[in-house]
Formats: sequence, structure tokens, C-alpha cells
Amino acid sequence: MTKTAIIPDQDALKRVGAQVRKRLEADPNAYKIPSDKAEIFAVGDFLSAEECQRLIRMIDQVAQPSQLHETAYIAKFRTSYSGNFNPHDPFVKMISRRIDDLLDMNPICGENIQGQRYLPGQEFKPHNDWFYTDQEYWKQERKRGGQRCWTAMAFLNEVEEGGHTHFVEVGVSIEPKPGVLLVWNNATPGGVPNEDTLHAGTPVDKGVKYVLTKWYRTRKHT
Ligand SMILES: O=C(O)CCC(=O)C(=O)O
Ligand SMILES: [Fe+2]
Repeated sequence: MTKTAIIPDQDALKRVGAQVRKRLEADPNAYKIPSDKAEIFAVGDFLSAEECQRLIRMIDQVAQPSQLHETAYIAKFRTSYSGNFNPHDPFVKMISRRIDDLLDMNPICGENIQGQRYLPGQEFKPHNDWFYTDQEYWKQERKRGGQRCWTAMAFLNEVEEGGHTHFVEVGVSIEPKPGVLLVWNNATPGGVPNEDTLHAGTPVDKGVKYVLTKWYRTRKHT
């Protein structure tokens, strides 16, 4: 007897994949990283130096109270500080909309933008941004917008040493450059969560690293 695996949100992943790909491929500012394993694009100067500074200050403000807490977390899976920006802040809204427009993504599918700060020694170990649909948490996430389709991540500063975004299976390691936005499809063109999007924020060896991340769902995020 043959068994056909059901891939949750496959049709939507396929459709949104095609929509965003079309937009990015037509954008002269979006550089496609050569790979047949995953669709990854880089957009230079997506954020101005002033915008990066302002976002860094916002991350520092929200990160302050958890500083003691976060040093105790070193050596775990995701050792950086992370927190949501205020989604009602006009400046955050403007940046968020600009990302929606760049990707031609429906704004209702976007999660709140997250800020992250990595101090020396901190990292985000290899992971996929898409959800494992055989896990307990999927029961919730399925109802909250479903599978994650695209990720947009911006580097906000120069890091003295380390802190790359390393796509382990694709074999590319991207060095933080302020204002650069990385965008990738978490699924294959056929709408299946793509194992080859496995990526890490490698340990910061020297300096501090600030990034923002916006994940998109295939359906309305709630
Ligand atoms: O900091 C990085 O380079 C990676 C961040 C990341 O993977 C994420 O926010 O999902
Ligand atoms: Fe990630």
C-alpha cells in the first residue's frame, strides 16, 4: 500500500513561494545567492545607517532588563537576547511595511519584527525557521497562521569577528554588513519545508551583533 504524506500548507507554500520569487527576481537590488538547494537573496542598503542606529538603540532599550538573565543562558541553543519591537511604533511599522513591499507579501501574514543582540560568545545554533509539524507546538501554530514561508533578516551593524549567518547545507556564510537584508524561502518551489535552509548565527568572537528578523506565515498570523 502506498502512503502519500500530507504536507500541511503545501499549496500555500508553493503559491507564496512563486509570488515572492517573482517579485525578487524582478528587483535589480536583490542579488540571488547561487545555489540549487535553497532560494536566498541579499538586498544591499535596505536600511540606511541612521535607521540601523535607531533600531540598535531600540534593541538595547528592551534588552537592558534581561542582561543578567541572558549571561546565564550562554551555551544554550539560542544564546542571544531576543525580543519583539513594539508593532505600534510608527517607525517599526514603516520598516515592517517596507519589508512587506519588497517581498510582495501580504502584511497580514507577517509576524511581529524581532530584534536580536549577540554578545561575545553568543550564537544561534543551526536550525530551520519552518515548524516541525509532527511536534506538539504545531497544534497551536497551525491555527495561528500555519507554516512559515519566507524569512527576512537585516544586519544592523558591523561585527568585529564572527557572527555570520551560515547556511550549513548550502555552504554559504554571510558576513554581517549594516543595512543588508537577507531573504530566504523556507520551502522548496514545490511547497515542502526545505531541510537545506538549515542555518546558524555563528558565535560572535569579538564585538556585538544586532539583527532584526521578520518571519512570514502562509496564512493570516494571529
Ligand atoms: O543571527 C543570525 O545570523 C541568524 C538569526 C536567525 O536565524 C533567526 O532569527 O531565525
Ligand atoms: Fe533562523
